[in-house]
Amino acid sequence: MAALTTAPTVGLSETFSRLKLRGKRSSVLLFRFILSRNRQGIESLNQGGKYGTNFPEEPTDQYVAFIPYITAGDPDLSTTAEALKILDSCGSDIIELGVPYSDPLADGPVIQAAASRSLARGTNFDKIIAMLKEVVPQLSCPIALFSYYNPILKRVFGDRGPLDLLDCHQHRSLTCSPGCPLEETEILRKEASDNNIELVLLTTPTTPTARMKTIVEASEGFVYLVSSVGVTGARASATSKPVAVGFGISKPEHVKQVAGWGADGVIVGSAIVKLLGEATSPDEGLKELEMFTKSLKSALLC
Ligand SMILES: O=P(O)(O)OC[C@@H](O)[C@@H](O)c1c[nH]c2ccccc12
Repeated sequence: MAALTTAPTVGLSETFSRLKLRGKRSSVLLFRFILSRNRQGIESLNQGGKYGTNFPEEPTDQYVAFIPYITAGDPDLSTTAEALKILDSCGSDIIELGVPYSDPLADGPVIQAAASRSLARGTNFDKIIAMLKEVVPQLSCPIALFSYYNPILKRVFGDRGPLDLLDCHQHRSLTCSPGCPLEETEILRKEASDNNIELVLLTTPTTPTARMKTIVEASEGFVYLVSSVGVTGARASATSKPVAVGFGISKPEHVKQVAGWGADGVIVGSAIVKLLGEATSPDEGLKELEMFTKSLKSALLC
């Protein structure tokens, strides 16, 4: 994910540092809580019950980042530009902007469909960057481009380097989708650090501890924790780095629950992409986006 910070001096790490000043608990609690939640879920399944019915709500006294995800160019790039402004004005702390890709193996059907629609309209990196150059100065939160590894690799090691890709502001970050094994990011990490780019990596509760530690150490800006169901957790490594949780979060109550686990950030993608991509018109989609975003954000404020 290539984060183009909207304020020239604020990157992802800085954003979380500022949020941290508002009070938060350590993400150690988060890893422990998700693992115990998964173990409880499996026990419940083994006893013939349902998974995920009675997880305890953790009280939360922390400021948690709200991080929405949308697919660039779906339904079109001018609507994406408006959506970014709405998401920002509704209190998003970071916005994930997906670069549509032809082989979105890590995405579910909603985001795959959005990528297909966007590609069919001719969306590409150049057009996304051109749109961001217009919009980013109007926003108050960092925008993070979420990209599969191939398009980034092709661009960075093609005839134009990351500076061209991300030349909108001083700070940038890249997050590679799960399709990109840690070892493959070595070269990109070098390029990223040479160009003041924060490289954000993803991990899951099932990632073996040693590997999770390496991912967490290598990740910059924040660690993306893919919240997965039905797993017996490897003992997760604790980290002082911000941990944002995504996958399967689609309602205000989900947002509140994940915040209660101790997450530093909550990521919502498909539910937002669905309402934007399936609205009767772009304007209708933007209206629904504003209402839905406010409902999700309000879950973090009470
Ligand atoms: O869509 P969900 O279940 O709300 O989860 C966010 C996720 O879609 C977003 O962060 C994302 C979009 N594409 C991805 C690929 C891999 C991991 C995460 C993502």
